[in-house]
Formats: sequence, C-alpha cells, structure tokens
Amino acid sequence: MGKVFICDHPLIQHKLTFIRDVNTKTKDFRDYVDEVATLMAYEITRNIPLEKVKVRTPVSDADGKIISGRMLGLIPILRAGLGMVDGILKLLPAAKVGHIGLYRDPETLQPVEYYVKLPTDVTERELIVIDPMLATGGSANASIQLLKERGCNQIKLMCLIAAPEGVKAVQEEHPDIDIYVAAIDDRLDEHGYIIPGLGDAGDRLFGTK
Ligand SMILES: O=P(O)(O)OC[C@H]1O[C@H](OP(=O)(O)OP(=O)(O)O)[C@H](O)[C@@H]1O
Ligand SMILES: O=c1cc[nH]c(=O)[nH]1
Ligand SMILES: [Mg+2]
Repeated sequence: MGKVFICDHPLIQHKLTFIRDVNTKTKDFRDYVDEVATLMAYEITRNIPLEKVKVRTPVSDADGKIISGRMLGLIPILRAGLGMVDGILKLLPAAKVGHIGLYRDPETLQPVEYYVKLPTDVTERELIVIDPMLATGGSANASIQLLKERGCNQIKLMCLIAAPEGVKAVQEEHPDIDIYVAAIDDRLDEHGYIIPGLGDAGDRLFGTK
C-alpha cells in the first residue's frame, strides 16, 4: 500500500489557510499556491540520496555532499497543476516537465483526456504528478495509468488538498504510489467538490469564474 504523507509544516498550513479563504484574490491565490508547492518540494525531497564530494573552501578542504544523478520529471495535470510547477522548479531546476491535459466531466465526474506531452526520456525519470486537488481520484488515477502504460514506474503524487475518497481510490488502483498532501479534508459533496476544500482550483488560479 502506498504511504500518505501529510506535509504539516506550520508555513504550509499557514499559507493553505489563505489559499482556502474565499476572499483571497487570484494573484494572491496564485502566489500562495506557488509558495506551498516550493515548501512541499522541500518535504518530498527529504530522503533523496546524497553523494560525498570534496570541496575547497577559501581556507581548507572540506567534505561536502551533493545530490547527483537524479533524473526528475514533474507532471502537472492541466490546468490547475500548472500553478504548482514553478514553485517546485525553484528547488529542482533540472527537472523536466510533462503535461497531461484532463478535465473532469461535470456530470459523470470522469476525467476526459485532451492533451499529453511528455519528455522523451520520461521512463528514466522519477516522476511527481502534480495537482492541487485530489477529489474522487479519477484524474490522478487516469494520469498515473497513462504514465504506467508508457513504461514509467517511479511515480509520486503531490496534491494540496485531498478528500478521503480520492486517497482511497488511488491507494486501491495504484498501491505502489506514495501520496504527499498538505491536508486531507472531510468529504466530497454531491458535485464531487472537496468540503471544505478551496473551491475550483483551476478557476481560482486563472480567474475564470
Ligand atoms: O479527483 P477528481 O475527481 O478527478 O478531481 C480533481 C480534478 O478536478 C480539477 O480539475 P478540473 O477538471 O476542474 O480541470 P481544470 O484544472 O482545468 O480546472 C482538479 O484540478 C483535478 O484535476
Ligand atoms: O474541490 C474540488 C474538486 C475538484 N476540483 C477542484 O478544483 N476542486
Ligand atoms: Mg477546474
């Protein structure tokens, strides 16, 4: 079973509260999402291996450690996943970015695919699928499935807010995937929105409503 990590650092929780707030306007919403994505990238990379190196300081030799040979890929689920990309790239600038375009049909709540563009070496990379919202889990599951069908086998999922239903759905369909979230909320409403959640992440990021 994949693990679920709740990124409960005070800075993340503080900023998430402003992200939730209905009075937070588009620009501030976007800035907070960007900042939380950076902080979550810090958490998700906590255990990546280091390699010993020698380094010369201005006064002597020193033992240093560097991250080396990691091939990372960020896979935002469009649209809302785009809001987290730059924040993660601030800490992981060498990562390549692949895009999966999905929207959730408002009636069936099923994901509908409309765009896929992945790095050519995607199968060699450790991938982080990014989406602010994990609601029914349909979009995350479809994205992970699509990546696995193309031969990817090192995949993590990073979301701001998850519903328990979405976590369960990913764990059942993809038990090999670890999930990183800033919060797990109460439930889904009858339209598949996370309660209390933050509303429609894509609309709030891009000002489309
Ligand atoms: O877990 P699920 O039930 O699949 O719901 C979550 C999906 O819904 C939202 O996208 P949306 O379909 O609103 O598209 P958008 O990002 O273009 O607004 C969100 O960004 C997720 O991708
Ligand atoms: O609460 C939700 C659920 C799905 N998509 C969103 O943007 N918000
Ligand atoms: Mg949306």
